[in-house]
Amino acid sequence: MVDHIRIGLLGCGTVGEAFAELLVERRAAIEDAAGISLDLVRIAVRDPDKPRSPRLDPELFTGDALEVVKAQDVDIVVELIGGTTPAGELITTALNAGKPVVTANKQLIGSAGPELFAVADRAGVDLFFEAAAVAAVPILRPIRESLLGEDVTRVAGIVNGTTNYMLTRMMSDGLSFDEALANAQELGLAEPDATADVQGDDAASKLAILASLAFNQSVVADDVTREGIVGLDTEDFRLAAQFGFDIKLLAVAERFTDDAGGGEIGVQVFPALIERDHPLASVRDSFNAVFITTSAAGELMFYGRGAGPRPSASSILGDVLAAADHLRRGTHRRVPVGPRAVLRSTQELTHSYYVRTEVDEAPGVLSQVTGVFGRHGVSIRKADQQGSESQARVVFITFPATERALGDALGELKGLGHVRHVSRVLRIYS
Ligand SMILES: NC(=O)C1=CN([C@@H]2O[C@H](COP(=O)(O)OP(=O)(O)OC[C@H]3O[C@@H](n4cnc5c(N)ncnc54)[C@H](OP(=O)(O)O)[C@@H]3O)[C@@H](O)[C@H]2O)C=CC1
Ligand SMILES: N[C@@H](CC=O)C(=O)O
Repeated sequence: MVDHIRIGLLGCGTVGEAFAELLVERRAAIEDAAGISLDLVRIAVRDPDKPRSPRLDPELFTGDALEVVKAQDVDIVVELIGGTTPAGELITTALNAGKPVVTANKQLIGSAGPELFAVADRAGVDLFFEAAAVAAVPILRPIRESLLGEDVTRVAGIVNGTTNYMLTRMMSDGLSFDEALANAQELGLAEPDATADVQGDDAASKLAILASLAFNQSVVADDVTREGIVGLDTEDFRLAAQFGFDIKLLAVAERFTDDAGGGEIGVQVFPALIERDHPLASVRDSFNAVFITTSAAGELMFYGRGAGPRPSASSILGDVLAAADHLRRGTHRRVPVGPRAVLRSTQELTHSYYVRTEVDEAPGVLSQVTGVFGRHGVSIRKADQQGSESQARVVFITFPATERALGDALGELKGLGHVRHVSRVLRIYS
C-alpha cells in the first residue's frame, strides 16, 4: 500500500528549488523504497511571476505563504524562506495546525529553537531541521537518537561551507577574499546575506543548535562568542604555512564539569591555526567535519558537504520522509529542551596562540616582548623574527594560556616603546 503525503513548500530559491527538483526526481524511487508517495502540491514564493525551473509545474506557485500553511491539502510544511520573519510565524502556524514542519533555517532555530520545540511538542507534531547544521551530513538525528543516552563533553569542528571553501581557495590558489566569496556565492554555498558566513554568525547559529542537542541544555546563537574570517590576509596564510599550519574557521562547544556536578559550557567560533596533520586540516572546499566526544563512545567524526543546494536538499528530503513516516504511524519525536545553559566566560577558556607583531628592529626588543608575555603567565613556545633594518615582524607561538592572560599581555605590549602594533592574534587548535 502506498501512503500519499502532500508537501507545501515555502520558498523556492537556491535551496528550495533544489529540494523541489530532487523531490520530483526521486519520487518514484521513494515510493518503491518507503511506500510513501511525496506529492509537491503548493509552492509559496515572494514573486510568483519570476521564471522557475521547467521541471516544476507553474500552477503550484503562489505569493501567499500563509495560504499554503493553512491549506487543507497540505500535510507537511517545508520552510526554505530563511530568516526569522515571517518564517517563525509561518512555522508556528503550521505546527499549531497540527502539521509537521521541516526547515533548514539555522538562524531561526539557533535563536528561537527552544520556543518552537515547545510549540511542536504541545501540538504533538515533528519539527525537523537536519539541514540547519552541516547541511548534507546526518548529525542532528544521531545526536538526538543514537547519542541520547550518552554523556557528550565536546562538539568541535568546521560547520560553515562558505568560509571553508574560501579559506581553501585563498590558501591554496591565492584567491583574494572577494574573489573567493564571489565563487562561493556562485556555487550557492553562501547565505542570502553572506556577511552571516564571513562574520561567523552562521557558524554560531549552528553551534548553538549542536550544543543544545548534544548537552541537553538550551543554548542560543547570542551565547556564542564569534570572530569571522574578515581581515585575514595573504601574509597570515604565508606565515601559517611557514609554521606548518592551515587556517580554518572552527566552532567549539565544551562542557566543563565542576566538583559539585554542575557544568558550565563554553561556545566559541573563531579562525584558528591548525597543524597540517590534524584531520580537520584535510577538510577542504565546502566540506565540513565535526568531532563529537562522549564518555563511552570516545570520539566520533561526522564529515560531508556542509553547504550547497543539492547536498542541503538531500538532508531536507531525509527529514520529510521521516516526518511522513511518523505521520502515517500517528507518532512524532519531540526535541528535548534542557535547562538554560550556564556559560563559562571566554576569558577563562584556554588556548595556544599565534601573535603577529611589527616591532622596531632595536636591540633587545624580542626579549622585552617575551618578558611581557612571561609576566602574564603566557609562555612562548617559538618566536620567529623576519625583517629589514628598521622594522621587523615577530611571530610568537605560545603555550596554552587563558584568554584573560593573553589579553592582559597584549594590553601591556601595546604600550611598549618599540612595538609598532600587534597585527594578528589567532588561536591554535590541536
Ligand atoms: N545555501 C545553502 O547551502 C544552505 C542554506 N540553508 C538555509 O536554507 C534557507 C534558504 O536559503 P536560500 O535558498 O539560499 O535562500 P534564497 O534567498 O535563495 O531563497 C528564499 C526563497 O524564499 C522566498 N521568499 C522570500 N520571502 C518570502 C515570503 N515572505 N513568502 C514566500 N516566499 C518568500 C523567495 O522568493 P523569490 O524566489 O520569489 O525571491 C525565495 O524563493 C535559509 O534558511 C538558509 O539558511 C541551509 C543549509 C544550506
Ligand atoms: N551558508 C552556509 C550554508 C549551509 O548551511 C554555509 O556556507 O555553511
